Amino acid sequence: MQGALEKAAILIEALPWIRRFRGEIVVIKFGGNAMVSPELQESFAEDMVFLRSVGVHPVVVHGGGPQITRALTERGIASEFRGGYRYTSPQAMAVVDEVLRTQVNRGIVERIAEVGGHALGLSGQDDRLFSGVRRTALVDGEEVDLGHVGDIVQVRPDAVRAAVRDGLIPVVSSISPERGVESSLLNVNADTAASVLAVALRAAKLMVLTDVQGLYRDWPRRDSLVSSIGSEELRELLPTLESGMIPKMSACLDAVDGGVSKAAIIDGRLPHSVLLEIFTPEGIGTEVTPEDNE
Ligand SMILES: Nc1ncnc2c1ncn2[C@@H]1O[C@H](COP(=O)(O)OP(=O)(O)O)[C@@H](O)[C@H]1O
Ligand SMILES: CC(=O)N[C@@H](CCC(=O)OP(=O)(O)O)C(=O)O
Repeated sequence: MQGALEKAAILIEALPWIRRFRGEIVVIKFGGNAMVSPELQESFAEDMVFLRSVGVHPVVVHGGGPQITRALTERGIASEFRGGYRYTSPQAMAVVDEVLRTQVNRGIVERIAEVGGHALGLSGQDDRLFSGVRRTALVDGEEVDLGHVGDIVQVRPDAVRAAVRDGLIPVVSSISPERGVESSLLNVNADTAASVLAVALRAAKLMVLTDVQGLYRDWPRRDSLVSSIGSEELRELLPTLESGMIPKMSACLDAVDGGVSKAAIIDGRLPHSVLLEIFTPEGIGTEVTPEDNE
């Protein structure tokens, strides 16, 4: 009996959060390091189907960094990161496109179907969803070339909205056509793509799954985990952060600056991390809010 009462209490605890997010779009970035085992892929797919079943509209944007690195190595292409972004030659771009669209995207769509959901795989090329321009990175104050790496400058979210209306879970690859350049593709950091899409969709929340508990103010000191940070404080902290965290925290900051009410970095190695973050009052990981909460 005690066990049954505890289960009821857990369900009731979720009620205000279900009401808060019902009918809203939530963008979830599923990082390559958070999809490392079949069990984690399955629990992620279950979370997406759960959200959809209680009336929340999940939109997935996925990464696949480790999977891309593996495929490039197999083809004898070395991976080099500059300021947190993969230097992407034309040859590497073809591999990035293939891995993200045919391997990672299809895998997530299939996992969702296996647990009873209906997902639609999309990429920036589909229905001109994204349009991008090339970007560089700053390394030690110097501007460096990144090849076929870009930022999204225009989003046409009609196809994503239509899928949501049809009860589907859109699963989006972070590839963008290059604006004004025929058949040229750009490799977009998936955190950045998720943020841009969240703003365009006026999402209620952006969640970024990764392989750490959250943002550490003084990385790698374990006692420096940040549970909540305001946008102004994050803006000041940003220049002090290291490689992988720069696009991630910039993505959260751009999302809240762009009108998304909340962004969160959560530990994707924890099964059902999305449900824990969205449906429990304390949440998990690091939450970014629009105002400075100091
Ligand atoms: N301040 C920080 N807080 C948390 N993680 C950090 C920090 N600085 C660097 N990192 C590193 O960033 C990594 C996450 O970035 P990344 O590997 O790009 O993730 P993903 O593949 O999920 O996009 C963590 O595993 C950690 O090693
Ligand atoms: C420009 C750039 O760096 N693009 C990323 C795109 C994939 C990604 O972001 O994957 P994760 O989220 O798993 O890291 C890359 O090539 O690795």
